[in-house]
Amino acid sequence: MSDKYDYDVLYIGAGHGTFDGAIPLAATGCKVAVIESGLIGGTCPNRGCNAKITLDEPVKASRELERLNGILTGDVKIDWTKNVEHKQDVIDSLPDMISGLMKSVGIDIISGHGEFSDPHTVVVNDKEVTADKIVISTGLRPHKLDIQGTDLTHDSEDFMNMKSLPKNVVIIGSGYIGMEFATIANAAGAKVTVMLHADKALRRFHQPFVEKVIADLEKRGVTFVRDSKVSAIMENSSNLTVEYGDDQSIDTDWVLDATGRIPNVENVGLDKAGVKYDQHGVTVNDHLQTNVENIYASGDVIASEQPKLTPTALFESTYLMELFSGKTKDAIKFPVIPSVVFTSPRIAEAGVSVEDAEAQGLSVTDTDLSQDWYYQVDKEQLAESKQVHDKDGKLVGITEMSDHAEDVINSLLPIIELKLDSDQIGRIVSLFPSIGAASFGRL
Ligand SMILES: Cc1cc2nc3c(=O)[nH]c(=O)nc-3n(C[C@H](O)[C@H](O)[C@H](O)COP(=O)(O)OP(=O)(O)OC[C@H]3O[C@@H](n4cnc5c(N)ncnc54)[C@H](O)[C@@H]3O)c2cc1C
Ligand SMILES: NC(=O)c1ccc[n+]([C@@H]2O[C@H](COP(=O)([O-])OP(=O)(O)OC[C@H]3O[C@@H](n4cnc5c(N)ncnc54)[C@H](O)[C@@H]3O)[C@@H](O)[C@H]2O)c1
Repeated sequence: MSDKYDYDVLYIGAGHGTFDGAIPLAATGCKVAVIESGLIGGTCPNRGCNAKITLDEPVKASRELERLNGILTGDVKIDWTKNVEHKQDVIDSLPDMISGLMKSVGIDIISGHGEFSDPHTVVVNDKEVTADKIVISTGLRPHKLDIQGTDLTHDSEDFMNMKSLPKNVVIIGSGYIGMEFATIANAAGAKVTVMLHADKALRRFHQPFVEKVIADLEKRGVTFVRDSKVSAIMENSSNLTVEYGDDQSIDTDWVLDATGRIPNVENVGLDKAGVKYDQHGVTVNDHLQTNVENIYASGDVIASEQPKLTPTALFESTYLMELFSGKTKDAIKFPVIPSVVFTSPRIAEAGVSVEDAEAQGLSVTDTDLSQDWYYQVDKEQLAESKQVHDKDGKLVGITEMSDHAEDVINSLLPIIELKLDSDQIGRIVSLFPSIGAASFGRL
């Protein structure tokens, strides 16, 4: 405990990059404060994962009903307004729940915008707060296209808060947000057009699976414009016109700019503290330490190759807790971080990708899951899995396209992360029948 400063550790930002580690750190007796300019919990609970997965639930359910049509009878429609209200009911209590956890271990929560004035001092609400160690955990914000009419576009948070669904929606960008929100808006009845930057969507995911998801969405009425080169958004008397390509245009009611997210490195006083950063985020070493000895960074704001996901932020903040509490001195050693895009079907993956496996000459097994009895229970047709095994026959990577994909990857993740051999895998018996049993059965 430091007498020289107000706090032992001060975090700027209250997302997963902070609270997953700050809470157990404070529980060890460390004096901790968190500065947050917006909602406690940050992006994931309030305008990211939790909000999005609630909006997706009726989409997932309606796909299942569609497959079981004839057995289940009657029309089902998604009521957009009710769905958004339900989402709000689910997430409304999360900031209070998270701040309650923080306060229960003695963390001081300071509402306001934090800005360094020197390496040990952050100014918030015109007051100086000092700390021995400071963690920059300020996350990302939506990128906005630098084109005429960019102010007429909306971001992912606006999308999830829309009280009614526009008839026509144009989505610029085909990454996670573009593809997930195209799925949700289409299922709820909007006419959706997705403008691709080049000719690929979800570039980091297995492209044959991505193309199957695109083909399915096309069958459902979504239009994909490849190499779109969107150049302007114009307002006309009744709606908007998106100009793209060589003199092409499309009329629409609503435009989502889903062209990525950029780090919150401005207006944090990083220059005053002498912290190095660039357009990709804050530069850190293998201890998540910046070039300034007492300043660290955690979560999305770090410039790194790790996926900008909640599991990454959670792991990093937990690592900093262990470092600050003296539990470790080692460099951070990232586990296999899985990822999933919540289209319907989902595409989820962990470990060595199919593309890397092929380049390294590793074996790749392709399984048509529509032939698996468990996937036939709810008539899943669009379901395929690719498993990568190393030269010793150990599972080192898996990617799956199916409506169960996130649960399959979660079930098999320990095998990849812990490098289990066949004897060890044989000791794991899953509940039956279950997706875990189905996935283990294919190993
Ligand atoms: C629409 C959407 C859907 C997503 N879905 C998923 C998903 O399904 N699965 C998944 O794993 N990830 C998902 N993500 C990503 C996930 O939300 C992030 O990886 C995660 O929230 C990162 O946590 P963080 O703490 O680094 O940043 P954030 O949660 O963004 O927290 C940063 C906080 O810092 C605050 N802040 C910034 N500057 C200052 C300042 N100067 N002073 C005080 N406070 C400041 C901000 O207000 C913010 O609350 C999604 C993201 C979005 C946008
Ligand atoms: N399921 C999940 O885990 C999940 C879901 C949503 C968001 N996220 C997180 O949020 C981050 C942001 O998501 P995102 O979808 O905004 O970013 P992204 O980086 O996944 O995708 C951005 C897309 O915009 C495209 N693009 C860029 N400039 C363009 C232009 N001028 N015209 C057309 N397209 C253009 C890119 O080619 C890319 O397809 C993700 O990186 C991820 O970390 C995760």
